Amino acid sequence: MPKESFIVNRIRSVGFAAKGALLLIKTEPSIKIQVFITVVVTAAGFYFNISNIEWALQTIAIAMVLGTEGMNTAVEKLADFIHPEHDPKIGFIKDVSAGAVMLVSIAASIVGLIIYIPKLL
Ligand SMILES: Nc1ncnc2c1ncn2[C@@H]1O[C@H](COP(=O)(O)OP(=O)(O)OP(=O)(O)O)[C@@H](O)[C@H]1O
Repeated sequence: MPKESFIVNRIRSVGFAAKGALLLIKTEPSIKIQVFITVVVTAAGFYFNISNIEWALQTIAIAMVLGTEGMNTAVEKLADFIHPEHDPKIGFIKDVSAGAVMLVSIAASIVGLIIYIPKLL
């Protein structure tokens, strides 16, 4: 495969991914809340002048929440598309997917508490 077409394909894929991220933020209420929290904690990071390590941990925590929420949304949409009828197996799949978001969100909240509680006391 010529080098140019590889690069063009990669750029096109990045475009599709950016479109997907935008669609996610525009259409999903739960990710809108998570994006709002992202803005708040980013502002808090500047306000409290957190360290490089704290920025890194906060960034990973945010990415984990937004990333798993995106995957959860994709799983829900796929499940609704391939099996619109009520089915316990679909319920299980959706619950496990939502559970993954919850686990990551708990971990991210703990990271936030570890960073900011000492700064607030
Ligand atoms: N087709 C189905 N069959 C069985 N149970 C379902 C089905 N669709 C939804 N459920 C149950 O309802 C719950 C909510 O499903 P839904 O697709 O509305 O997700 P949601 O968490 O409300 O979505 P969002 O994250 O967008 O708010 C699922 O976790 C599952 O327990």
